[in-house]
Amino acid sequence: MIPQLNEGTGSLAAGPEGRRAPVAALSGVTFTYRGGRKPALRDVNLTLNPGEFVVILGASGAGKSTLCYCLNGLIPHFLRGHLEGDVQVFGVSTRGRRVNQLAELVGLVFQDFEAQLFSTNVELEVAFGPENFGVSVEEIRRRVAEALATVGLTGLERREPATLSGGQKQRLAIASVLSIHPRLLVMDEPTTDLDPVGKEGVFAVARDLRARDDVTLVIAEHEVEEAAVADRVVVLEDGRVVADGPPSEVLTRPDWLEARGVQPLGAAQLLARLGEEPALDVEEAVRRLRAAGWAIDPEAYRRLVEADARRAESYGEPIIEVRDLEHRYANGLLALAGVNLTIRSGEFVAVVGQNGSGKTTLVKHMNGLLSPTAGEVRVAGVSTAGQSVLQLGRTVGYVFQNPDHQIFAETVFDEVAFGPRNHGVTGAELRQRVTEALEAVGLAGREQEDPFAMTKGERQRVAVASVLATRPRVIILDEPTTGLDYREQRRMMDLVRRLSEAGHTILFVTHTMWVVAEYAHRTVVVRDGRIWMDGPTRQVMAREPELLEAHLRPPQLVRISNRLGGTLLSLDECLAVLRRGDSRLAREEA
Ligand SMILES: Nc1ncnc2c1ncn2[C@@H]1O[C@H](COP(=O)(O)OP(=O)(O)OP(=O)(O)O)[C@@H](O)[C@H]1O
Ligand SMILES: Nc1ncnc2c1ncn2[C@@H]1O[C@H](COP(=O)(O)OP(=O)(O)OP(=O)(O)O)[C@@H](O)[C@H]1O
Repeated sequence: MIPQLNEGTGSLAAGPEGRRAPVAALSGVTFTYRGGRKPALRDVNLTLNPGEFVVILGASGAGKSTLCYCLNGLIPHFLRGHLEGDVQVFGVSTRGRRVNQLAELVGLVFQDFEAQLFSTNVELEVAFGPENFGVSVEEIRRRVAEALATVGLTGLERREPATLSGGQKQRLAIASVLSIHPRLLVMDEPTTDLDPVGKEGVFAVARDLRARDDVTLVIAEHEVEEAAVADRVVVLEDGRVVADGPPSEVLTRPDWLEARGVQPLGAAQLLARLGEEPALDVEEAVRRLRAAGWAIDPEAYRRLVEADARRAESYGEPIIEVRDLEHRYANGLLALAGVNLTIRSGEFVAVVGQNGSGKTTLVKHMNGLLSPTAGEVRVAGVSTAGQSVLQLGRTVGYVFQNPDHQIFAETVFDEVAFGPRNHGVTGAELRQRVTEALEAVGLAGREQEDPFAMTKGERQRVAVASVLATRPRVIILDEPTTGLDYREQRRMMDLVRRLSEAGHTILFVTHTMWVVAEYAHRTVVVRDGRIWMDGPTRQVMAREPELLEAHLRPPQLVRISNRLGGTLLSLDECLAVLRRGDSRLAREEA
């Protein structure tokens, strides 16, 4: 059976296959984009063996996408620049092959998957590739059904891609490449918008393809927990390969990875800090900790729980009240039903849930982007019915999932000034607000730059600044860390935390569970258009089986602590609460 994106499997992969001719070989590859100031890849030597599963890690701009483009021939055929060295794919230099010849052998799921989708319905999108390569109608039908089942989109065949949720679109992009049955499958950050179980599922699908069809896989990623199942992990830094080895070698160096802008693996990081031998997975980490006598100090843990309770008492009056909310889209789909939720002033809330569960639909009701088809939403005591987005915008600021859906002005200043100008703010007051907002997001002095020439992380911060400039009491962020690397994710969330501390009420939608654990005070889980769980983050993260039913999984550190009998949400909490007792006693207890 093919595993599906919704079913992660936990076992480790077997080793690479031996000595057959390599699937791809880069030798001495240096590539500089036309107009680029420095090479995007520098002297890269890399061999991919048949059936191997390789994960590429690296900070934003390290060269991951460029490497992917070298494998499918976009470089040198479409993306112009200077290529030195040679890229051989299935024994032939990519210089000597046409891109459409390569396209049948090498499938690429683009990082910007929305740009990849162009058909009028889901089925046609997935059929397009095989149709292009002259596959028989019957076989196409079979492949479409298989690819949609693999990514969990069965039943949505006739849906227009534009009406899919973010994660559903990403699943569709993956399916439309799977249906080509490529021999080398390259996925450039394919899990950014997937729910946690879906992320794990991509890696399970990858492993299965390799085992079943001897497909070779390359996945460029920012998320490190899943990478542990690969055969090899390659780390890029500033265009160079700085590590290439099995996960047990590369992922067990947390500080080294962090210094390269890569997220350290939770289990490895915790054990390293405690002076224990590193581990890659939760079970191994728990065994090591127990054997060495580490346990949760009940007194220190009680203090954490008490601090949670004190914080919960400090919130102000209800600022968003959702009552019996229902939303039915024009195509008849019931996306929300019977949703009740109260957010108090000063809260810091994460909204999580499976792809398509209704998170974006829910938060779009809070600033009037969507109107209830039944029920009511009140903001600061007043029903949203009859209020315009502009009116609501004074109280509720909304940062879109994709900053490029929001940004339109030619300079950072005009972008950030747009909101307050709309509310009639001008002159010195306007300049003051823009300066203040840019200072808050760390972009002071960049007023005259073109936002579209900035990095994704910077554009994301411009988008936040443009919301801040209207000084809303509530800030809603739809997946604020998507597509950002580890350092940028931290910088963004530290900014959001500062906004929370400055008194803004924060509500953010996310799939990144370590971000939820470390930052959110309260976690709301949406499942099938309803609220499935809702409570202080520590309490929600303790309930792993129920989270799993909603396709969610706490990050490694939380799962490790849950097994030790308490729920710890960050490395700092672990270091503050874990104590080394008598290891003999601890072993007996275990
Ligand atoms: N079309 C282009 N023209 C000029 N420079 C480019 C182009 N595309 C990428 N670059 C530059 O090449 C370098 C490598 O970029 P690349 O997109 O390969 O990195 P990445 O590791 O995939 O980053 P991310 O995680 O942000 O996707 C960066 O310095 C980037 O600014
Ligand atoms: N414009 C639309 N027309 C019809 N159906 C829609 C539309 N937008 C969303 N949907 C459907 O409504 C449901 C909820 O979508 P929503 O975008 O709220 O999910 P989500 O939880 O935010 O998902 P994701 O995690 O993938 O971003 C999904 O089944 C989606 O396909």
